Amino acid sequence: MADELVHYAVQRGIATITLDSPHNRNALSAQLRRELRDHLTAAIADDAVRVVVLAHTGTVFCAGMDLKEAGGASTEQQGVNEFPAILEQLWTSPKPVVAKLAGPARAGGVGMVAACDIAVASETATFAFSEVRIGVVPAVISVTVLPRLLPRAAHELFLTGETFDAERAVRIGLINASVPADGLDAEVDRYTKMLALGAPNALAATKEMLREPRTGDMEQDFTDMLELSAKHFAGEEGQEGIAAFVQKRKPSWVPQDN
Ligand SMILES: CC(C)(COP(=O)([O-])OP(=O)([O-])OC[C@H]1O[C@@H](n2cnc3c(N)ncnc32)[C@H](O)[C@@H]1OP(=O)([O-])[O-])[C@@H](O)C(=O)NCCC(=O)NCCSC(=O)C[C@@](C)(O)CC(=O)[O-]
Repeated sequence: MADELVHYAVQRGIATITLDSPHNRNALSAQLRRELRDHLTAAIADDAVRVVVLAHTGTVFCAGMDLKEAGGASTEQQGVNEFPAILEQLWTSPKPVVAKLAGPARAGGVGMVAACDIAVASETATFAFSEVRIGVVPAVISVTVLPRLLPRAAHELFLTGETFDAERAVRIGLINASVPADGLDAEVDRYTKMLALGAPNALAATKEMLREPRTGDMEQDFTDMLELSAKHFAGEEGQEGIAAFVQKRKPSWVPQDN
């Protein structure tokens, strides 16, 4: 059996999914995509998992689609058709997903970063939508990237394929924070601890709310949101959270050591 290219570990409610194919810079080969999908499915289904961290070994987070496998194959054969399922899992996961980048991301790799809720990178990480430079199009990833980027930035970065640094990635809203390499673990821990303070159903509903476009009819939007709000105030979590606040204690979903 081939060695695993993606590892999965759950500790104290945090599922860490680690891309481990450094020889090809964690490129999205068929095997890596299959394993990544399976681990995301497991994390999403496991009630004990509160937050997912997408991490990597080696110097590069992800170099995008595997170009050696893809070379000369049709879209169908190379499995690009399967990649949207991974982006969708990241985007719609009811648990918050944090991307942890100690190094660069390219093309499809940046699409995954954009699909995560939070992204933290070492300040030496770089990014590029390099697709046009190899004659392909950032089409699939545009679904997760465009809602994160201003149209100006998207036009410039998609069309030039230029490499940009972590500071610029923060400025344009592609990632949340860029930190010195030796501070990466601590910054990701800080985010996962904050995310574990949120109630699981409330987080899932908030993610869904952030994804759903409003109708554009303000009255209708307020009616819909009032309904959502009322449901959560009256729900088990809402009642527990409010009681915990009044009684000056931690709500039941907060880990004891948080
Ligand atoms: C990532 C850096 C900056 C690291 O830069 P580096 O650390 O200097 O590494 P390197 O460039 O020396 O590469 C090291 C090894 O990794 C391999 N490698 C590296 N990348 C890939 C890859 N993608 N697929 C397969 N193999 C790859 C590369 O071929 C080499 O293998 P070796 O020569 O030792 O046998 C650099 O390697 C690089 O620029 N890679 C190419 C990135 C790229 O152009 N990606 C485009 C992917 S297309 C895509 O994702 C399409 C999609 C999904 O967006 C379409 C859509 O949205 O519709």
